[in-house]
Amino acid sequence: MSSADPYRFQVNLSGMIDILSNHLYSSPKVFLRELMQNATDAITARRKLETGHKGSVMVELSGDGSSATMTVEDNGIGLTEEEIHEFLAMIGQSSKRDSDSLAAETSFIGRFGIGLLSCFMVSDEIIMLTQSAKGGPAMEWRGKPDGTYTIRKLETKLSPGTKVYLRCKPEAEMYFEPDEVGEKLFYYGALLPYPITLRTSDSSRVINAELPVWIEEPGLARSRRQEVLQFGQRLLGEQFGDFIPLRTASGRTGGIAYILPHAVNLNARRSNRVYLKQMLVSEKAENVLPEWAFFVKCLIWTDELQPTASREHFYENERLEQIREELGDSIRDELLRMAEYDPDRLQAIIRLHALSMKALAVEDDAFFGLIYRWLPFESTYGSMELGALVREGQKIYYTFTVDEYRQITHVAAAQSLLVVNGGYIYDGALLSILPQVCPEADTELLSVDDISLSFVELSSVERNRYYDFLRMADSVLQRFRCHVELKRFKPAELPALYTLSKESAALRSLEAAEEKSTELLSSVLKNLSASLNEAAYAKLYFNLDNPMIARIADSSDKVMLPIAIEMLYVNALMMGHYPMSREELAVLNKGIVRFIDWGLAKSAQTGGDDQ
Ligand SMILES: Nc1ncnc2c1ncn2[C@@H]1O[C@H](COP(=O)(O)OP(=O)(O)OP(=O)(O)O)[C@@H](O)[C@H]1O
Repeated sequence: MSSADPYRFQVNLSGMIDILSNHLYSSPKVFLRELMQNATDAITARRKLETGHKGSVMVELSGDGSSATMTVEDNGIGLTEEEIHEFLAMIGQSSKRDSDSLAAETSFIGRFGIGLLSCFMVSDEIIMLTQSAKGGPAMEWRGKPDGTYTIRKLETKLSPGTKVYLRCKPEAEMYFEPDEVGEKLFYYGALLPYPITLRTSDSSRVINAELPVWIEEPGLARSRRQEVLQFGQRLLGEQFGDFIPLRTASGRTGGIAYILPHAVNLNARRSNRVYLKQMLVSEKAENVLPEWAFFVKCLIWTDELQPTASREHFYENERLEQIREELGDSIRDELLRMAEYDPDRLQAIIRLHALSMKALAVEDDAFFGLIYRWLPFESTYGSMELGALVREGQKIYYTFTVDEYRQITHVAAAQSLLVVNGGYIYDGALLSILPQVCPEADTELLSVDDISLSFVELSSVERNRYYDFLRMADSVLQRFRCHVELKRFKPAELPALYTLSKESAALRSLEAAEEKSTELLSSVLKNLSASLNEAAYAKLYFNLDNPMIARIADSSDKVMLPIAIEMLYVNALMMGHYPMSREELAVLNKGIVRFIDWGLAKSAQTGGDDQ
């Protein structure tokens, strides 16, 4: 044989089934979804031939445990012998693709030609009896997971449709239990417009009662509050108290956004349920709503999105982008309406979901303008709504980081400065645009350096008096690259305030990284830190209004003074919530021990009555 001879790929079907079950599908239970989808598509195809045809699906269970069997029968289009050869004999071949592109829109849900294989996760054989509505004999197809199949013509004609027969394989018993099957049928098919009947040896019931009217016209949901809330609870398993109907302009996508009854984390996974052609295809669709809409859990129905093969996501294309925007607009418009006509309802939502509201406000000035007054912020006047902060009539200073806010907060509060913590996500950005949406608000970014402007300078007499103290303090903290200054400021209880310029903050984090890094990286970091200049010095302000500082500054104790200065330095770091370097921690530990020692010695001298 010459080296150019072509060979044909062989497909190891059992290997493929393993890939499907372990990597593509989230659980074997999805075989029921795939069967329901096929039945739905078959009914859609038949309705194209016979307008007005009434679809129905019958699921029948018999036997139990390892001898359980299931049949899923639809009265759809069925398959002719030729179609069986074309679509069932070749994996990846589907009768439902109008064009070659997998992402192109069709009136069907299926497109990949692999769904039926999922049945091998629960059964070692798939038997399909089918009668095409286009005529011809009834056919039987039997497929095995080893990739073999047989086809047989049946003697008698059947009524058009398809019946799939599965026999439970070991360890798949739970997927054949009547309760489990009933629950899953409702889960996947609650919105289907034709009846799904579940029949067991002793009962027969229609799983999906009448379709709610608000599925067609989501706006009607407003007047059927209880019904909509109960429907949400049954399908999503949570007790909701409020919802927002969703609808795109074309009317081809609609839904209900249930407002989560509890606060959610920004990173919580969005798990919206999306029904495609009224059949649940995706349980965890994350990309159908804008990022900011994480305060809702939605039921969405659409006939215009294209699912990926796993059905967990949808193709990210222009259509999806437009739908996402329009669904976002539905939510936003309702919130805006609430701001005007139902502020109590909106405030209840903001109380639970301030973060989500802030995320939207950052993107949308108009929305921010209407709701800013109810958004909570942390400030030196306590945790307050922005409207109340504006009503204070003062300039609103804000910081961009939590650290800065923490450093400033004591001093600012004592000086009755209104400072808002802009360090949490969205807060700084919102405060910077507040004057645009609320002209009477005056906001200004405050840096730690600015606050020192409110410090009172020493008199020249005082400067002379404390000159030596300052020189000695400066030299003690030289190794921490920190300059010392002596001022008077409020509150008097605060002995010292540590402040960092941008450069010194960068240097601190470089040094922290250096402590944890490898030798090579550490030398690179060393070079980097060497390149930072004088501005990289931090500042420690001692407060002469503080009685202890006043005493220390006057002290001539050459032994205790340097230790006291170092201790005040590490204490100021702690007050500002700065992580400490190894050397600073060592200073803290040594200092504590020396002070205890010193205290004990002093107490021994005075006979222990020194309180
Ligand atoms: N109940 C049914 N009635 C009629 N034809 C069916 C039925 N079930 C399966 N088929 C035929 O078998 C083909 C393969 O089905 P399968 O579920 O594997 O893939 P699909 O539905 O085309 O695509 P997908 O993998 O996206 O679900 C279908 O394209 C269809 O032609």
